[in-house]
Order: sequence, then C-alpha cells, then structure tokens
Amino acid sequence: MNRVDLRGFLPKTMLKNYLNGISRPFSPHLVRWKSGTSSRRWVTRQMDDHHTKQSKEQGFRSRAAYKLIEIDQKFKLFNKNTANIVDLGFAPGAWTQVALKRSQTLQNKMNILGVDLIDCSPPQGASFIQGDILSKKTHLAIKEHFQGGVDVVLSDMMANTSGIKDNDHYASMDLCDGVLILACELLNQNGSLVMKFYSGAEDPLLQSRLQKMFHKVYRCKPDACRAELRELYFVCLRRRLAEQKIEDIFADD
Ligand SMILES: C[S@@+](CC[C@H](N)C(=O)[O-])C[C@H]1O[C@@H](n2cnc3c(N)ncnc32)[C@H](O)[C@@H]1O
Repeated sequence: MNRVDLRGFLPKTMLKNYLNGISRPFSPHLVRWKSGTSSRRWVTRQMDDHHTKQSKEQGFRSRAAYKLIEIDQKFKLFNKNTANIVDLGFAPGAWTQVALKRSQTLQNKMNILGVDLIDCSPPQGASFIQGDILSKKTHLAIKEHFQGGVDVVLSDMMANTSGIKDNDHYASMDLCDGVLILACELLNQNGSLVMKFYSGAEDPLLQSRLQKMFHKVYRCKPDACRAELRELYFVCLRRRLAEQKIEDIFADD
C-alpha cells in the first residue's frame, strides 16, 4: 500500500485510537537509526559547525538553540504573558534553555516542561517527562503537570532520518499529528505553536489544519538550519478558540 492510499487514513486511525484511549506504539512510518557512514559523517560535520562551536562557548546544550532564538526574535514568541511552555523533543535541552533565558529577561516566571523519548535531565528551573508524543499516556502526564492550559507549544521533534525522503517526511507528519492533538487540547486561546516538520507531499494538508487553529501561520527556515536538510518550521501565532475539537481540525481529508 502506498502513501496515497493512506492519505487521510492514518490521522483518522490515530485520532480514533487516541479518542479510544489506545496508544499507537509504533508508527508504520517511523524508521530505526542505523549506525554507519551517514552517522559518522554527521558527527564530523557537527564538530566543524560554526553554531556547534558557538553553542559550546555560550553554554547551550546544542546548536538547536539558535533556531529558536531566531524564531523568537522574528515572531516575538515569548512575552510578558507567557507562563506555561511545553517543549516536545526536548533533549538535550537547548530550546528549554532559551525559554529559561527569556523568562529571566522578561522577568516573568515560566513553567517549562520538556518531553522526550530519551531520558535527559532538565536545566535548573525546568521539568522533564520521558515519553512518546504518539502515546496517550504521555499526553495525560503533560496535562497533569500543567493542570490547565499552556501558552506556547514547542516541537523540535524528528524521528531518526533514513535518507529516504518520503519515509522521513511521513514519519515527521505522524509526529506533527501527535503535536496537533496535544495542542488542540492544551493550548490557550491566543497561544502559539512552533513545530518542526520534514517537508514533502503532505505539507499543504498540515498547513490547512494549522490555519483552522491559528490566525497566523508562517512557514520558515531559520538561518541556523542546515541548508541541505528539508527541515522547516511552522510558526503559528494566536490560536483561535481554545474550545475547537480535534475532530474538526482533522475533518479535512
Ligand atoms: C533535534 S532533537 C531536539 C533538540 C532540542 N530542541 C534541543 O534544543 O536540544 C529531536 C528530539 O526529538 C525526540 N523525539 C523524536 N520522536 C519523539 C517522540 N515520538 N516523542 C518524543 N520525543 C521524540 C528525539 O528523541 C530527539 O531528542
């Protein structure tokens, strides 16, 4: 079965499972990491990279920090009213560090929760939950942590890439569906979402869903992203009504 047959099927299955309390343990599109030349190439490139060196000097846990700094400068993501933030795909924690710094400069206390598949200790002033965003159990743990809505949902999640562009794209779309479901249930009115995606055929579908949820939806590639990757971000500002139902957002395909 190719992806064309699955269009509209996968999100609905995920939604149905989610609403029935079933966690999807393993996406059909997720691919396992294989160690080999591509991983060695990644390590070498990482060591040479300008942002990697800069992140070490400035005490950030990874070069990803500069992507969020850029997005915040351009879109004014964090402000005096930002109180609750969830950072999905937290590890090693640079985005949470950036949010903590903004909390200091804005002088408002933020409740920042990092979530990741892999265990990783949070920087001082933040919290962490180990979990899979495709699992309902993780969604419940996040909701329990906040006991109310959040103002900003961040997602820098990416499944391990296979080098097969379609597979990487669909694995990314599955993660984005998980983020959308969480954002739909948790994000306050006028709240914001920043979400990484690996570009491909389903970008317009994702964008149209986001446009149902937010007044402003921008597609952007921060300069700190590597040029050769099809990695992009949706920056979504000012959530429409917080009462929107997940079914309405997905009722498109
Ligand atoms: C590019 S890294 C994030 C870097 C991070 N933003 C930072 O600033 O340090 C992507 C992360 O997404 C996580 N991830 C991938 N799939 C996930 C899933 N299904 N649920 C939770 N986290 C996931 C990976 O474990 C990985 O740590």
